[in-house]
Amino acid sequence: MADLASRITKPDETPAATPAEKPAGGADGESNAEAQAGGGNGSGGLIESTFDVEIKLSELQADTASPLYSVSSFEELGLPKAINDGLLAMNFKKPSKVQEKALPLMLSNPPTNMIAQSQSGTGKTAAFVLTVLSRVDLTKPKQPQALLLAPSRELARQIQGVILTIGQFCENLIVEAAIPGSISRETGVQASIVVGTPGTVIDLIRRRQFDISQLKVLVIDEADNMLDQQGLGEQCVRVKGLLPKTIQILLFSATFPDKVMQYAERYAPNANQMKLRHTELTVKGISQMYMDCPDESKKYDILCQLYGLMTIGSSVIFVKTRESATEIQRRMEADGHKVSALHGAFEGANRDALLDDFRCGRSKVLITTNVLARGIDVSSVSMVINYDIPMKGFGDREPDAETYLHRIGRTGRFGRVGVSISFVHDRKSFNALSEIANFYGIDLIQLSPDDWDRTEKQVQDVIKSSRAKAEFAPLAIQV
Ligand SMILES: Nc1ncnc2c1ncn2[C@@H]1O[C@H](COP(=O)(O)OP(=O)(O)OP(=O)(O)O)[C@@H](O)[C@H]1O
Repeated sequence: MADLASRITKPDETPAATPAEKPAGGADGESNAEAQAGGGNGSGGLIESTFDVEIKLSELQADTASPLYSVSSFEELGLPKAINDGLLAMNFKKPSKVQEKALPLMLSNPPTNMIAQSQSGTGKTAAFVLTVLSRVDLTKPKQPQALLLAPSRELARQIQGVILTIGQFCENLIVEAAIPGSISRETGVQASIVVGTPGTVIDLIRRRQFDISQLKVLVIDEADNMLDQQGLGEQCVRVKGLLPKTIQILLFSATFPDKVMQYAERYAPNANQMKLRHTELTVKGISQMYMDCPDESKKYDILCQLYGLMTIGSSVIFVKTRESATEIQRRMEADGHKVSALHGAFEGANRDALLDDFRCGRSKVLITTNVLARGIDVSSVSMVINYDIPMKGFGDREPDAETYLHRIGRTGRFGRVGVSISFVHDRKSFNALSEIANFYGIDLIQLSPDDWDRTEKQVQDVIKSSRAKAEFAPLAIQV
C-alpha cells in the first residue's frame, strides 16, 4: 500500500488514480479500481486548478451562516486514522455543517436512526459514507454489513466511488455496486459494503445472492424520492422488510416534502432529525435566472445561442422526455455543437461511459432527463439549463419544485458558483416557474433573448467569478 505522502494530491493536481486492489475472491461486482475511476468527489473528475478557490472555501467555512461552516475538525469527530487519511487525501480540510452535526448522532451507540436534510452540494454523501466506514468490520471484507440505496445507477456508482476514495487507506475494504449487470450470478455479493438500486437489490436477495443477515446500516440517499409511493417507495418498503429489525436507518436528501416526511418518520422510527424550512433550501452560490422565450419553437435557437457560455465550464441541459433529449442532441450536433445525451433508454455500460466522459471533461455539454436530476456531483458544472420546467402529477398539472431544486443543485457545489437558466415560453410555464420561485422565496433574474450582449455579460460575470459568498441559513437540529 503506497504511503500517505505519495498519494496526497494538491488542489492543482489531478488525484493519482491509485491502483486499488481488485476485490479479493474474484467478486464480479464493479471492481474497486473501475469504481474509483468512475466515481465522483475528487476521484477522477476535473479538479479546481486555482489556489484562490481554496482561499474562498476557507472563508466560507469560517462563515457561521454557511452550511459549510463547522466548529470542529474531522479529527475531533473521533474518526479512525485510516478514514482521516482518506479525507486528507481528498483535501477535505473541515467538516460541513451537516457532517459536523449528523456524524456524532449517527456514530453514537446504541445506533439511532437519522433523517437529515441539507442544501444540495453541502456534503451529505460524505456524512453517511463516514458513518458506514466507521461501522463496518473490515476483518470480514466479504460479509455484507452496510447497504446504501440510490434512485439511479449513476448515483449508486458515484457513491461507490466516494466510499472507495475516502476509504482508500482502509485495509481489505471491498465495495460492490448492486446495479443491473454488475453482480455475476455465480459469485453473488462478496463485499462488506453494497451500494445499489432497489430493484437489483431485491433480485439479489430473492436469488439468495446477497447475505443480508449481518447488515448493520441501511442508507437511503435522495430519500424523499426513494420513499415516494409514486416511484420506488414500494421497493424500498420491500427491502426494509427483508432486513434485520435492528438495522440503523439513515435517510438523506436536500428536500423532504411534508407528505413524504410523515412517511419517512414511519420508515425510520424515532429518528434524530435535521430539517430545513423550504425557504432555506436554495443555494446562494447559484444565480437563478430565466429566459422569456417568445414561443416553444424559439427555445431551440436560444439554447444554441447559449452554447458558447455552456462550454466555459461544463453544462447540463434538462429536458422532459428521452425523445426530446435525443432530438435536441441530433439538431445541435447537426448545427455543429458537441453535445452528449444520456437517459434511461441507454444500456447501462453506455450510460456509465457517457457520465464518466462528462465527469472527466471529455464532453462538456450533457443533455438529459430527470434520471440525473439528483445527487450527481461534477464540480466543473457551471451551468444548468431547465429547457422544460419540471412538472408532476396527473397530466403534468403542477410544478415540481423539488425536482427544480435538485436539477439546479448540479451546479454551485460546496461553495462554488453556478448559473441556472429556466426557459419559459407560455403562460403555463411562466406560472409554474413563478410558483416554484415563490415556494422557495427566490427572485429570479430575467434574461432577455432580445438583448444578447447584456444576457451574455450577466451570465459570464457569474460563471467567471470564483467561489460564491454563500449566506446559508443555520441548520435546525431536532434530536
Ligand atoms: N468537508 C468537505 N470539504 C471539502 N469538500 C467537501 C466536503 N464534503 C463534501 N465535499 C465535496 O462537496 C461536493 C458535494 O458533496 P455531496 O455530493 O456529498 O453533496 P450533497 O449534499 O450530497 O449534494 P446533493 O444534495 O446534490 O446530493 C463533493 O464534490 C464533495 O467531494
